Amino acid sequence: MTIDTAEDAVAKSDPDCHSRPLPEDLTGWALFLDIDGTLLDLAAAPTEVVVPEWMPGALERLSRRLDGALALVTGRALENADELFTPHRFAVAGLHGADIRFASGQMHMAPRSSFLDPLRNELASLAALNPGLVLEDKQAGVAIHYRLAPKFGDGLIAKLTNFAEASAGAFEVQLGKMVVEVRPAGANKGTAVTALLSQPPFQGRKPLAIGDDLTDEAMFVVVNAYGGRAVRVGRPDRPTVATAEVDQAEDVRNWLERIAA
Ligand SMILES: O=P(O)(O)OC[C@H]1O[C@H](O[C@H]2O[C@H](CO)[C@@H](O)[C@H](O)[C@H]2O)[C@H](O)[C@@H](O)[C@@H]1O
Ligand SMILES: [Mg+2]
Repeated sequence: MTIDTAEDAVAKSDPDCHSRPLPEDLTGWALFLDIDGTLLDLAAAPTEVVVPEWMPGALERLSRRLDGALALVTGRALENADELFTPHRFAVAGLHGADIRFASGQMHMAPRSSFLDPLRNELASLAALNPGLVLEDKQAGVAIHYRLAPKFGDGLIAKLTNFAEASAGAFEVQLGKMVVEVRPAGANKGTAVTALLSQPPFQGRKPLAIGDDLTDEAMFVVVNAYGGRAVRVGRPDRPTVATAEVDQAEDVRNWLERIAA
């Protein structure tokens, strides 16, 4: 796999991707979809997101049309991604790529380490004392959200950074939108998309990845290397290796509803 620079990827990308970032005809494509900020609008807390009623069914129809080559690639825990789109289940990379369920049903789960327990307990106590903080336990990782208590952000980032540094390379810090977490080191959304692309029904298809956040850049690098298309949502003011952009999650939803009809 060749890793392109952002400039190389943009130069090599098909011109159509700027006028029409999201393709109307998905024949031969494989779809890698981020959830928060891409399919769903951000909400005050992880449990408060709204999944439009039509969406699980539309994803299912699209997945069937792609012979199953549709994966959710999310920072959320894998089981949590399933819950959001119940009753349908798709290939999923959860916990930023650390946990994978392939289209065949085969699972690759990161080890659950007791090294995380003291941090999880400490963050749970902090969240209990400060109702603005929301703990999200992802089993092999743990996140603390400060969207409703931004004053805690810097201190939490420092605390989790120290924890990761003391883990002798076992854990990494992942920053997100008003959230900081520690997750197992080594895996990311790029390694997960590479693994999914190595197996049917993704293998041999052209990858299209859509995401909005820092964690999505790793999968953008991979889809660029495979000659696919990386679409960033929300036009944030930071560099990206995405080759196309859309304004907001609503654009992704409108496209999805239309092409899945
Ligand atoms: O990779 P994603 O599917 O985009 O997941 C990234 C994180 O999304 C969630 O947190 C974010 O969305 C919440 C709901 O809108 C919001 O309250 C929070 O502030 C955002 O950071 C999710 O809870 C995390 O586990 C994901 O890592
Ligand atoms: Mg996202």
